[in-house]
Amino acid sequence: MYIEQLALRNYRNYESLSVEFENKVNVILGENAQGKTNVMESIYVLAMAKSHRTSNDKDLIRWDQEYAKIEGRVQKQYSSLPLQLIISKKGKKAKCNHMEQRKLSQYVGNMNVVMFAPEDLNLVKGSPQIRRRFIDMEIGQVSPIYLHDISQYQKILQQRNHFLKMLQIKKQTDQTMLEILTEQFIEMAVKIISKRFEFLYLLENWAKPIHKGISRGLESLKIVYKPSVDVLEDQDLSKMKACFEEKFSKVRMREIERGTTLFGPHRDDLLFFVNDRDVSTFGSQGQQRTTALSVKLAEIELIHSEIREYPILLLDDVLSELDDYRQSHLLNTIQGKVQTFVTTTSVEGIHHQTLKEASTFDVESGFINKVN
Ligand SMILES: Nc1ncnc2c1ncn2[C@@H]1O[C@H](COP(=O)(O)OP(=O)(O)OP(=O)(O)O)[C@@H](O)[C@H]1O
Repeated sequence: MYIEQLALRNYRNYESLSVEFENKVNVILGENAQGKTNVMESIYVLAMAKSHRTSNDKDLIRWDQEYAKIEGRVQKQYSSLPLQLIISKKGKKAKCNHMEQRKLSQYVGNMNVVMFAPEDLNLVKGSPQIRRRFIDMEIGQVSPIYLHDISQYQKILQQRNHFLKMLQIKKQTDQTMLEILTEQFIEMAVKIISKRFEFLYLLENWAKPIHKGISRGLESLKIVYKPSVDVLEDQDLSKMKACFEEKFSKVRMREIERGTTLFGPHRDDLLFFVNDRDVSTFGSQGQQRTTALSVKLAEIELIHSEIREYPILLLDDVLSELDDYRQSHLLNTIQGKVQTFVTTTSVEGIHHQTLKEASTFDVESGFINKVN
């Protein structure tokens, strides 16, 4: 798939923008702080209904304005899909094919993107929260039901935490409600964990050979899900539930004392191993970067295998950071099949051949001009 038209209104430093793109490499060139990342972000937000760099949607609205609007037309193999997202101080409204979508979880997935930005190194060495967000966003792109499950899970988690707080401060003494909430919680938790296991299994299968290729055959990558309750990948849901029930009955007093839910998918993590060592602790900068890149390239293939369309690739400020070998590897992977956006302040670090075949756009103070 590819985005052929993008229009912005009051989006960050863009008052009004309308631009057309082709299904190839599009280089977005400009000095610092001109609006390169903002364009990439707007494409990402149009796809995911969320920014990759802020959780505060109000930041996306141009200063002193009431709302921001992103519109795009996505070309797929058999259809052309108009998408629209309006972000106001009250919330977000999405339209797909001119029809308002009641739930954002239904809207996400109409357009698929993979973003690779400098902060993606945090995927390897940052906090578990970043990795959980990554898994959830990526599964959500290909499975809308998962996004729905996650939001249900968050609601039950909040209710359970609230009730544990009430027991903690002794505003409540009857624990019947805790039992009901725990049962509902476990039901959602095991669904989420088994989907995460399944996703990471597929992701690892794609990422392993890619990583081996980038590291010239020297490194072997492993991705391991680390649940906070000892459930196993090959267990069926009823066995997982039994593990949770046992755990929660053991830690009940501790949870009441702390007034919070101590175990579940909101406390899980995933680890990346290179040659059997945890890359976050023992990996060099280069190995961490290769791991993040392999995972991103694997995502492209995984999305393609699930939906039979290649996603759009957004490379924000990273291409010129990759050494020649890694850059060639990346470009060979996407060559001719993935619409790619590349931001850079200078074309110097980018392969000559890539530039020759790409469209180039100049960005200056919230205006974009096609150069070639
Ligand atoms: N909500 C907003 N309203 C208006 N302008 C904004 C808003 N948010 C950010 N900006 C402006 O957008 C500009 C930054 O744009 P962006 O992050 O896209 O820069 P960039 O071209 O990618 O730069 P760099 O090369 O440094 O990464 C800044 O001038 C910033 O002040």
